[in-house]
Amino acid sequence: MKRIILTGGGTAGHVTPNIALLPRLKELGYDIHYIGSYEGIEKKLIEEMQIPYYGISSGKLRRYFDLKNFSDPFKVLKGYAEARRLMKKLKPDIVFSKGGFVAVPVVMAANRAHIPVICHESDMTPGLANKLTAPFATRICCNFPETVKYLPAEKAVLTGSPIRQELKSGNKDVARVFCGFTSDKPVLLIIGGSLGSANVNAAIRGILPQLLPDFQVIHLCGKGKLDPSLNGTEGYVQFEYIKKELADLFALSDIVVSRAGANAICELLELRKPALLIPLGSNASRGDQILNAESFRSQGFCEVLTEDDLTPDRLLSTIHSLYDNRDTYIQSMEKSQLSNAISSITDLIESCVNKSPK
Ligand SMILES: CC(=O)N[C@H]1[C@@H](OP(=O)(O)OP(=O)(O)OC[C@H]2O[C@@H](n3ccc(=O)[nH]c3=O)[C@H](O)[C@@H]2O)O[C@H](CO)[C@@H](O)[C@@H]1O
Repeated sequence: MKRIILTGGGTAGHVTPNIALLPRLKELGYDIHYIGSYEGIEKKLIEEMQIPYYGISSGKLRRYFDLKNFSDPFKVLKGYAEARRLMKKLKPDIVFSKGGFVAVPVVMAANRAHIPVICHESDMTPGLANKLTAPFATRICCNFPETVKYLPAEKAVLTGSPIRQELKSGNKDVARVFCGFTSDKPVLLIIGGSLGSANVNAAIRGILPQLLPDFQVIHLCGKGKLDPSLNGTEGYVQFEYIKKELADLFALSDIVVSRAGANAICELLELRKPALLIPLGSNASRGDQILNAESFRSQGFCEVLTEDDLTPDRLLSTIHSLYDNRDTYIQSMEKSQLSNAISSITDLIESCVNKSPK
C-alpha cells in the first residue's frame, strides 16, 4: 500500500486544503497519516477525519510568519528530531506539505530520508515556511499564476487550491433552521479568517443596528471572540468556528464579508458568492492578503476595503452596493476558469511516487 504523510498547520488555511485532498487520496488507495503540532488547530480538524495524527514540537504558533517564530530554536530542533523518527517509523512514499511553521522540520526530515516532498503555496507570494523549505521540495504547487515567478522554475507547478467538494452541496433550508432565520430578508455571512478577526468583528458589530433592518447576519467570529451581549439579537447569529454546517451556511448566504485568506477567497469564487474582502494589513502580515484581494478585484469577483478605509459609513455603503450589484459579480465569476486542483495535485503526487526509486 502507498503511504502519504500530510503536514501543515497553525491556522485552518494550512489544513483545509489537506482535508480537501482526503477523499481522492483514499480512492487512490493511500494510507494517510498527518504530522502537525501538539495542540494546533490542525490536531482537532484532522483527528475528526479519523486520520492518524502525530504531534511534534513546533515554534510558537503566531497568526502570521515572522522571524520571531524562530525565537525558540530548541523546540524546532526537537520537532526536527521527532519528524526524523516518524519518517523512519512510517517510511512514507511521499510527503505533502501545505505550509505553516510546523511543516518546516517535517519537509526537511523527509528530504533527509530521501522521501519526495510536494509543497503547496496558497498565497500570491510564498510564505516564510515555503521559502525555507523550497530547497528541500521535489515540486512546489501554487494557486495564483503570479506566484510561479517567485518559485524555482524547475519545481513550480500551477495547480490552484484544493477546495472541499462538500462545500458545494449545502442546503439553505437546513441552514435557515440552524440559524433561526426567516426567508424574507437576504443573508450576509461574515468570515474573519479561520481564527476570526478582531478588527472585522468590531467593524461589523459597530454597524449591526444599521444592517439588521435589511439583512440577516451570520457571523463566524473566531475562537474566544463571541460577544455574549449580542446573544438573542433577532436576525444575528455568531459562531466561533463552523465545521460541517459551513456548506449549508454558504448555501444560505447571498453575499459575504471576508478576510482575504487564499482558501476562503477560492471557496467564494467556486461557490459564486459576491464578496467584500477586507485584507489583513501589511502591519500584521507580509501583505499577502492585500495582493490576493487585489487580484480578485481586478477580475471583477469582489469589492475590497482596506483596514485604513474601514469606516462604518464605507462598510455599510459597500455592503449595500455589493448586494445591489450582486448579479454583476456572479457573472464575472461565471466566466472564470475553475481549475481542478484536487486532480492536478493528486496526479502530481502519483507521478512523484511512481518515479521514486523506493
Ligand atoms: C492570519 C493568517 O495567517 N492568515 C493566513 C491564513 O489564513 P486563514 O487560516 O484564515 O486561511 P484561509 O482564509 O485561507 O482559510 C480558512 C479556511 O477555514 C475555513 N473556515 C473558516 C471559518 C469557519 O468557521 N469554518 C471554516 O471551515 C474556510 O472555509 C477556509 O477553508 O492562511 C491563508 C492561506 O495560506 C493566508 O492567505 C492568510 O493570510
